Amino acid sequence: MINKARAGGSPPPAVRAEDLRVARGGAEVLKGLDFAVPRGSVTGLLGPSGCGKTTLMRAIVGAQARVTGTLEVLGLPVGSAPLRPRLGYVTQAPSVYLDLTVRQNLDYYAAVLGIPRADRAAAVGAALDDVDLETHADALAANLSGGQRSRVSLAVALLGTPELLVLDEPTVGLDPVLRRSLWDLFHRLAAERGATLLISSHVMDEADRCQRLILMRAGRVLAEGPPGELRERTGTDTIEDAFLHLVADDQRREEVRTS
Ligand SMILES: Nc1ncnc2c1ncn2[C@@H]1O[C@H](COP(=O)(O)OP(=O)(O)OP(=O)(O)O)[C@@H](O)[C@H]1O
Repeated sequence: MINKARAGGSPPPAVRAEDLRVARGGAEVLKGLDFAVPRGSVTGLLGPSGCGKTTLMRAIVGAQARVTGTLEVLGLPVGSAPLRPRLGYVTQAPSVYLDLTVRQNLDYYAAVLGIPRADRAAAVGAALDDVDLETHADALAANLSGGQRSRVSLAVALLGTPELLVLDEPTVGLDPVLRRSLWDLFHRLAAERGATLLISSHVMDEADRCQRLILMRAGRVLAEGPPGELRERTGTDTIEDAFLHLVADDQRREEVRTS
């Protein structure tokens, strides 16, 4: 219905949330989120450890229980079966088989994704090239560094050429050169393939690499928008200062609410 209503118009956002709530372990950890992630954007999900970034990402890919409110992904209700091949999700813990080589890992996942045998070598080669791991293609995953294993997980997510890539802290522990090359890759995927990337980080200095930001704190969205607009709105020079400004505002509002 949603798609029909928009026929001829712009496609629905990659993600749309309204009053999104999630309970975990008896507590509400996402407390009524409203936001949208535009298609083809590189959107950063920033906030301190424990604010709910991973929970939100798990909800978006349909891996989180006890989600209430509205959550649409690529115009469909979250968790719909047709969404599966259209999403890529890279968790913080790399999911690779340590007793297989990098290439064998990718071959295996390519088969699971249903990529025809004749196309697999090319798909694997392209994914290796994307993450700059061709020189390690025949190394055992067990012998890779943590950052290299994370890149294998990212390559797995790229095999299916997903429309929405959800990446949980993909640059943690990487050296500045690799971080730069991964951010370049993220922007290429958005610009050349029209993919949408939602990328979490608790490092505020990555904010300016994103076209848009969703700033989170304690299970709520403090603000969303392009980094420049958020700095301007708060009269600050950096996203870290903008964040602190928004936190102070939020605390003042909370005090008024509870007084
Ligand atoms: N399995 C679980 N059971 C109960 N509560 C959980 C569980 N996993 C996470 N939480 C709680 O949910 C809240 C949000 O956690 P989440 O992992 O989403 O945060 P995060 O922002 O991704 O943190 P980080 O940056 O450290 O990964 C935290 O308060 C955490 O303690």
